[in-house]
Amino acid sequence: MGKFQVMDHPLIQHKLSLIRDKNCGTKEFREIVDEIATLMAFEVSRDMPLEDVDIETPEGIAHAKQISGKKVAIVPILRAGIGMVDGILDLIPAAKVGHIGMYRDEKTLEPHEYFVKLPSDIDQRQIFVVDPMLATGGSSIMAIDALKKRGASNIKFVCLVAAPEGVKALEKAHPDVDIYAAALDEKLNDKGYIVPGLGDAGDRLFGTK
Ligand SMILES: O=P(O)(O)OC[C@H]1O[C@H](OP(=O)(O)OP(=O)(O)O)[C@H](O)[C@@H]1O
Ligand SMILES: O=c1cc[nH]c(=O)[nH]1
Ligand SMILES: [Mg+2]
Repeated sequence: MGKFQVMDHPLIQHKLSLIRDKNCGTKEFREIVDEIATLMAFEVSRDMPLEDVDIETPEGIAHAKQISGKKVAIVPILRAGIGMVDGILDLIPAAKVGHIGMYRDEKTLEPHEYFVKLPSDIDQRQIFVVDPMLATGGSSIMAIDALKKRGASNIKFVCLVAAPEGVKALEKAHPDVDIYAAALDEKLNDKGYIVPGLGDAGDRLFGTK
């Protein structure tokens, strides 16, 4: 069973509080999501494999380490997932980036896929699927379905705010996927928004609505 981990680093918690504030404007919201994504990438990449390597330094030979194993792909769930990409690339600049477009039907909350573009070697990569919000789980479940259909298998899901319902649904649908969040909130309201949450992440990131 994949693990579910809430990252309690003080800087992540502090910055998340800033963007929860309804008075946090678009520019600041975007900047802080970027900062949180970098901090979360630091934690999520903690188990990346290393291999031994001998490096010639100006003073001798260093028996050193380098990242080994699978290369990384970041896959944002459009639109809001886009806001987390650059912050992760700051730490893992060689990562490739795929895109999966999804929107939730406002009435049924059903996810609808409208775009998929992935690196050709996605089946060989360690994949970080990123989306600020894990509400019913519909979007993340469908996005991971789309990845698995294309041969992907090493998948982690990284979000900022998760609802218990979404965690449960994602764990059930994809028990192999580790889930990382900056907060586990209380519940979903009747519109499928996370309470207390931070509102509509895509609209807050891109100033739409
Ligand atoms: O877990 P779920 O119930 O599927 O809800 C989570 C999804 O809802 C929001 O996307 P939205 O559909 O608002 O599109 P946007 O990202 O383009 O704003 C959010 O960005 C997640 O992708
Ligand atoms: O609270 C929520 C739930 C789904 N999508 C969002 O952007 N926010
Ligand atoms: Mg979205």
